[in-house]
Amino acid sequence: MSWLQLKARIAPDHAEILEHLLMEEGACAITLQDAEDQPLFEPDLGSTPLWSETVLTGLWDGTEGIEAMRERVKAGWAALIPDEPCPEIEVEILEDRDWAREWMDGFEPLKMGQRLWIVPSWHDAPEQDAVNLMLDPGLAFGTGTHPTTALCLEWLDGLAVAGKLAQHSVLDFGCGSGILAIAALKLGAVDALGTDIDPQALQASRENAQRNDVSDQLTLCYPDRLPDAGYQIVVANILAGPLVELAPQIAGSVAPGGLLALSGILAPQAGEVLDAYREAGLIMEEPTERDGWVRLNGQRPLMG
Ligand SMILES: C[S@@+](CC[C@H](N)C(=O)[O-])C[C@H]1O[C@@H](n2cnc3c(N)ncnc32)[C@H](O)[C@@H]1O
Repeated sequence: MSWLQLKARIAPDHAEILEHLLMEEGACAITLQDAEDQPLFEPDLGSTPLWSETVLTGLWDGTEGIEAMRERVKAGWAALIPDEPCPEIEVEILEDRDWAREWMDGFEPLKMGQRLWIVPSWHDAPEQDAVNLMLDPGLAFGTGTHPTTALCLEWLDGLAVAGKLAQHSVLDFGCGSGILAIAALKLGAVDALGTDIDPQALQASRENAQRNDVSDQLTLCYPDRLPDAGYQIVVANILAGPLVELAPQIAGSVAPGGLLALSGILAPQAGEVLDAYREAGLIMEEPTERDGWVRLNGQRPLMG
């Protein structure tokens, strides 16, 4: 059997309109993906979209009437938002293959540091007695494949190996899929709090915590509901702009003697983030770099 695929690059704000039009044409599946695996560097504080463009793909079984369908979608677009040009819609005929299998093959277990593995559900854990976090790609950011996440996971693993995580409380600021909070719990933290402005992130974190049997130890909330508390371990993988703006709040959540890791920072942005957190009272270390991204570590002094 052959399949028909329509694909368009579209601004995230307009993706829902095109999705609606393709549904009306009887698409049997519609997927939305970030056009780049590269977040916008400086979104406004409080704005959810991290990516500049979305790739929307619709799939039909059978290849009849392609051109007529494309014209109807364009007409539907013009009727709904006449001032906005309809995005270019690519048409492709796909010969039958095991698409699900091919998609899954793109995600392999990843080792982070010495003991931690991120394992998709369709794989066996490569090391049974390692710390295995079961996690599938989903709507929220955080599968471990991005260097910003990997830098934080390796930090958490290193803390656990050094005996600095067990029995501590962790704050995961910008939790996305919940990957960092859940990793911290599986590595021995006593409890964790994950916060994010995106409801899909809180939902994904909840589901991922359940799959990893750590729901009882993970609390989730929006940032405006964060308790006024100090944490021994704070991790925030958000992007440089929000990290600078949130410096008083994030630095303020590090307990005396507590440790902080900041990620989502491009190497040239490290200086301004370091300045903001030093000003907020933390002792900051030099950056750790991976593929142009850096992680910054800090500590709140015990006194003063
Ligand atoms: C790059 S993702 C990191 C996800 C995950 N922690 C990881 O390391 O892979 C950044 C997350 O921060 C969230 N975010 C952005 N601005 C925020 C803010 N001001 N407060 C809390 N979360 C925010 C986004 O919704 C997104 O889920």
